[in-house]
Amino acid sequence: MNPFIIETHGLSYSFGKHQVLHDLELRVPKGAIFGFLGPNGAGKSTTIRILLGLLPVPKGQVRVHGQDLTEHRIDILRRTGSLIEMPTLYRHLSGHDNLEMHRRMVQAPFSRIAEVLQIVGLTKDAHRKTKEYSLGMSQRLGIALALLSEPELLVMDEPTNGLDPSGIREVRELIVRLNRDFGKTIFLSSHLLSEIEKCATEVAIIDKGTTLYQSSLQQLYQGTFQSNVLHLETSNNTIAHKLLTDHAYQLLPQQDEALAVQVQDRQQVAKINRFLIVNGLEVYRLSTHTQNLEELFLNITNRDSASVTISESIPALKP
Ligand SMILES: Nc1ncnc2c1ncn2[C@@H]1O[C@H](COP(=O)(O)OP(=O)(O)OP(=O)(O)O)[C@@H](O)[C@H]1O
Repeated sequence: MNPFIIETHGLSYSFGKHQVLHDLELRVPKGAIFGFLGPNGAGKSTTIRILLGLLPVPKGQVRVHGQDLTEHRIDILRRTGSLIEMPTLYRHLSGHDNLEMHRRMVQAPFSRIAEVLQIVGLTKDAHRKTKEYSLGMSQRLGIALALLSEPELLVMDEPTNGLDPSGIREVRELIVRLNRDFGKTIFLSSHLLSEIEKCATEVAIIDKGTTLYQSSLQQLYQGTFQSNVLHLETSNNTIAHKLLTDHAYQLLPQQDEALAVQVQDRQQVAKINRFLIVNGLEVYRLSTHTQNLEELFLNITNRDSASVTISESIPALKP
């Protein structure tokens, strides 16, 4: 059985002469909450618009639900719910009536309205006009609209954009529940790395239209991009920097006076200490620190992408 609900292989896309996706590789496992991360302009929205059939697939292969997107667009879209930033609601109508309008379009049974209201926690507010809804409630109604057709996959572009902290929490908890209790696979793009960190099971980091990294969140912390960082201050950080880079240590962008070096374990900390002392430097401070997702993200997107070998960790796409 194919374990992936979305697969892109060699996906490229240009707006006129401006190429924004370059051989993008993604594998979204069934049942995941997939965090799709990247700095501004990385190509996240373009990818999502392609996945939702809003832009054509000009080059490369995109499979969703195991089917080729170009050949089976309608069937794929029937099985995919989406929420692109804020939902378009009829503000003068109630939540229930917004759902009813959409239900007729997707030809879902009338009983589905009560079900989706229950899932998103809006049963009590169903008959209030949506202009009275908070942003968090509007967003949950947007998710209810996407759920009407009982999709297996939900694609959301920045669903917490513009929400206050309580709205962000409401939407995050709903995403986790949809995944855990209803088995939905969720593809989620966000700038809010801390949000992704709280709910995603798998992450992909893209930049300049190329996948830099994809793995489970757990592997991201433990794996290729070591999450332990050694901060150190010496009597001459310029010389220390040169010595360490000459000896193939990975220096990270500095946040203060101290140098930041990626380390694998405690033994390496002791080795660096000895190495600097032997080379005539005084070591004033040595402290280790575990990076959070935001730091890892900055770390990965600041690298020369040519030096990143992420695609090796992604299995090849079957024809
Ligand atoms: N309709 C368009 N016409 C021309 N260029 C576009 C169009 N839409 C997006 N772009 C360009 O494509 C690149 C990728 O944009 P995209 O919106 O996919 O990035 P993003 O990762 O979603 O960024 P953000 O997080 O800022 O939304 C950017 O350089 C953007 O300017």
